[in-house]
Amino acid sequence: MAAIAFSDIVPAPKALLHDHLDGGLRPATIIELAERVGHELPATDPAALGEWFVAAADSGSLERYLETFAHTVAVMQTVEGLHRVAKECALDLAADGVVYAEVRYAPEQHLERGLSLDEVVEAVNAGFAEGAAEAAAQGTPIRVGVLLTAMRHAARSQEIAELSVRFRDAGVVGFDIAGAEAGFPPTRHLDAFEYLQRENFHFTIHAGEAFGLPSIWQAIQWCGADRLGHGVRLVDDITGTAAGGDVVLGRLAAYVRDKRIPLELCPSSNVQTGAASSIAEHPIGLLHDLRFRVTVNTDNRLMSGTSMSREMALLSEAFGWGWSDLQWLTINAMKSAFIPYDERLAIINDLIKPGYAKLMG
Ligand SMILES: O=c1[nH]cnc2c1ncn2[C@@H]1O[C@H](CO)[C@@H](O)[C@H]1O
Ligand SMILES: [Zn+2]
Repeated sequence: MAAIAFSDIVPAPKALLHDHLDGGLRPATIIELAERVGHELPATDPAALGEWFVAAADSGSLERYLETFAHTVAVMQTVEGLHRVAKECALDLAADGVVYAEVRYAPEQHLERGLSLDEVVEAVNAGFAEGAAEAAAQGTPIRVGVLLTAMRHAARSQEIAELSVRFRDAGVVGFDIAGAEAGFPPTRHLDAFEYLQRENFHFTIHAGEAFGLPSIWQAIQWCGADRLGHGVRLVDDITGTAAGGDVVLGRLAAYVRDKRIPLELCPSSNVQTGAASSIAEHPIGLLHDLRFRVTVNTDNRLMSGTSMSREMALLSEAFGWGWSDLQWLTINAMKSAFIPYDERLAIINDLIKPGYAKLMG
């Protein structure tokens, strides 16, 4: 079957669970904001700056990939900068046909110019609200839920978990930890996760991206993660995948599949950090065939020069996936979202299913 073209995927309703606010800025916005705060950039032309981010992130290592965030975080230190970046994020996702998005960022990284944690969250929430209202007026409605991230090398996870719960009725729908994975296991933040469980709150954990099975196992069995950020190395617990081999799931992989634990897979990002060697060889193909709860995500649109529609087009081309696969991925994401069950169902039944029914003719 012919691959579905990018331009045909854009109008399809899509759901996104893993997108970093500080990884999705418009290059032109970075340049304008950097001038205002006196931050020096590696390029001052929008196209060249966009190319710089993709090339620098194309490093083969998560640690070097993460270094590029210094230039986005630097321009997100004021109410004005945070508000604008959040507003444009909602507009850009909506223009790409994303109807539901969970966008994450680490408030502790935005305190360099004197803002408090609460002021950071308020500025971002206001930006998302304005962007969503503008998108709706333009005929491309989007719902944005916020995830607050704590940096795994730092020691503020309890504080950020409490911040998340404080804003749970004001746009924040979940919590996450991110940053360099090797050397910083999820159990370092066990207190925060146990607190969140006692609060009946939701969280995902970046695990199984730059480090393997122990990180995934801890995230699920020690910390109680609802979802796995990436989780791609789970394939290390699946054997016999070469042609003709009998596929055998190890205990952890079987548990993840049986419990329908969602995998927030981010194909292009994984190729850049070396977690996968190419899109065609990305474990998402196998995980899809084995019917794990697979979702497709952008991770960092700026660093990967990508969008939800582009990720789906790449997968359609690499694996021959058609509309029913794209619908399956979208419904998987929506089922795994952190908003209430009735609201998830409404988006599935009122937007996603009718949208794909129309596309499938
Ligand atoms: O794929 C990833 N793996 C781990 N950490 C990440 C990834 N993408 C971004 N960040 C980290 O999350 C912070 C908050 O958004 C970013 O500043 C970056 O350091
Ligand atoms: Zn991520």
